[in-house]
Amino acid sequence: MDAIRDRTLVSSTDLDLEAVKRPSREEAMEAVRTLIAWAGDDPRREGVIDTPKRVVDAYAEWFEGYGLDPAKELSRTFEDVQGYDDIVMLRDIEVESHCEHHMAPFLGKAFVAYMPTNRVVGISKLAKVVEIFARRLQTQETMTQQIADAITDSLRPAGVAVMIDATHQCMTTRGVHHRHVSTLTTQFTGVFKTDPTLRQRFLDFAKR
Ligand SMILES: Nc1nc2c(ncn2[C@@H]2O[C@H](COP(=O)(O)OP(=O)(O)OP(=O)(O)O)[C@@H](O)[C@H]2O)c(=O)[nH]1
Ligand SMILES: [Zn+2]
Repeated sequence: MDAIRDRTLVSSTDLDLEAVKRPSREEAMEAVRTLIAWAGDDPRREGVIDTPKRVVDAYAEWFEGYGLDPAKELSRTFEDVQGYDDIVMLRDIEVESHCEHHMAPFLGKAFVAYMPTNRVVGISKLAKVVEIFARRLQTQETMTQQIADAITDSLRPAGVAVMIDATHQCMTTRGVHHRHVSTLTTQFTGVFKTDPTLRQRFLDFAKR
């Protein structure tokens, strides 16, 4: 909860968090009671009496990314890479996010690679950056680009490649009800943009 209340940074987005009046926890729970009633149920019913508290706690987890700083995660780098000069790539990073249009989950996998110049970052930090952006409301396209931007800004690598493959529940469980559609987004910068062979290697690695 405090992570959301004390939101510190939203880099590479246009959010002006200072201008947003944060509701209190009680106000947020009241909003959930309103939604329960809107759904047609009785918010005073025993089975749902604690639901507003649970939903607000769940929101604190799902949206904790507003209080986390991707640049901070990427700030510790290692320069002694002993001549390593090829792709660093993480495959199958779990993505659990919510689309900004419906606040419905979209779930999938991210593939993140960069071509180091003289420094590398701890590999877990790349997965953490994906998680920070996933735990905000946005589109899949924005999230893909934000991950690439954060890595570029912090590491100044020769290039970054990001791919996300995700299923949006706003189109599988409602709306058009296309249950098996997944959405693929990619963002390539630097050498991944200019060198088709390198880009193809990234795509081949992702397929394995
Ligand atoms: N580009 C993009 N679109 C998304 C994403 N998540 C959800 N959407 C789409 O956002 C659109 C919102 O369209 P609207 O017509 O404003 O809303 P809607 O009436 O609820 O649309 P439907 O989902 O088609 O019922 C829908 O087409 C969703 O499929 C995303 O990450 N990227
Ligand atoms: Zn949606």
